Amino acid sequence: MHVTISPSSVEGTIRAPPSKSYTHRAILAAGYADRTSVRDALWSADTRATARAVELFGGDVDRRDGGTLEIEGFDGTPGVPADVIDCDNSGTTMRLVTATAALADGTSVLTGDESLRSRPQGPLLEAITDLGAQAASTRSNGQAPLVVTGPISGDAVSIPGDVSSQYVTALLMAGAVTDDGLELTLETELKSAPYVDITLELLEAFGVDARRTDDGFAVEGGQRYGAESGEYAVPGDFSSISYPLAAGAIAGENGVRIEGAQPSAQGDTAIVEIVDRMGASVDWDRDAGTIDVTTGSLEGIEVSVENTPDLLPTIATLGAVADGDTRITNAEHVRYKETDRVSAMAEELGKMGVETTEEPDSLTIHGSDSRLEGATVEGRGDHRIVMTLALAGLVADGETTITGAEHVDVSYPGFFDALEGLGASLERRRE
Ligand SMILES: O=C(O)C1=C[C@@H](OP(=O)(O)O)[C@@H](O)[C@H](O)C1
Ligand SMILES: C=C(OP(=O)(O)O)C(=O)O
Repeated sequence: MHVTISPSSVEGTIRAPPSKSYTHRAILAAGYADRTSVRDALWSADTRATARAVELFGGDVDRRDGGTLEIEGFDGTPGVPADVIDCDNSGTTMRLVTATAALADGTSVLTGDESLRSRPQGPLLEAITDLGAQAASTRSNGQAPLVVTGPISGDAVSIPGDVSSQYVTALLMAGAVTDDGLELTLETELKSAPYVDITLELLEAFGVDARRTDDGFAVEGGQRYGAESGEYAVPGDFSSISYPLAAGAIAGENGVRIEGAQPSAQGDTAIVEIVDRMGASVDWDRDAGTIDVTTGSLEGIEVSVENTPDLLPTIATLGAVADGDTRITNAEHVRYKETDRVSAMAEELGKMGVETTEEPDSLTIHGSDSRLEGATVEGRGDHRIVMTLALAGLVADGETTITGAEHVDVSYPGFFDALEGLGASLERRRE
């Protein structure tokens, strides 16, 4: 699908979609448990991939009206999947499920789409091998397809922290149901650290004890997963909230209100402060879970995305609209996502007349008072690139067409409906 956006202002109220990160973990935790109702779950291409994996391990995921998932788990012992596990476009699914596969007494095969088959899995495969199971890339390049034969038996392992925090999440979630538990030692500093906080918060809600140690994390073995009263509710997604928030900051003269924005462990809540620092008017009522944002005259800032990699595309577009330089630092791990998002933003914003300077671990956007130029830009098969380029289209001169816009289904299936609901003028066309 191509989407063409015409310059528009936005106003009104929208509801945040549920968190993708919490939903993935809740579906898998419910898989490790007996029975759980996961309320307000995100049902998107990525979370469906995790649900399919839980079913292949012997669980059952039944979606009811109103967004509740009724999940029957495999109760701590995953069966050997009867088919290849297709993780589609979802890095979270592949990492979390690879560790689950390492618990099964047999062989699992995992694959995904072209983008996912180019992302790094090597450190997780090595950790699983060190724990006494077999885990390999079919092409011996640390990328999927992956073949994993469990079960793991060890109780201590070390892993780098600067490629993906999802390796840590995966091993903690699986480690809780091993006999001996796991001690994880980090070989490097941890990037994307708040995502492990999300994991610890979720594990606690499922009655599983895991903790930080001086040099990493630890989880006791022999634990049982079970949410209180068999229910778990997913909070709103701040990575997704970043798009309507940024839309309000650049094109919301009459204000945009976002509901469903309750505080949680998400590092991406940082977007509220970032938009505020750049000069928009923002008010987050944490008790009510509402954020009100109104356009201001935006100025460039320096911001590290060490803990918030998924915000880079949104900040890049804000920087393109702001006056002066916006320097996004500590961004090397943002190159290992659905696409290399540092280069993707430099190149696609470049098509709209924006000057940028790219370095291995940073992106500087040279914003200016002049408007962006409407252009045809590529979504690169990456939901976040599509969504942020749509925001740029709101304030460009002339029309902006984004190719591959259907990829929003990965994390925010209702994105274009939401943007239209706020008054954006857009047209969808089949390719
Ligand atoms: O655990 C998670 O839910 C995620 C962790 C982050 O990845 P990395 O830890 O690989 O940076 C983030 O980019 C991704 O969108 C979701
Ligand atoms: C990188 C992302 O997700 P994943 O790693 O699960 O593919 C994302 O949602 O931006």
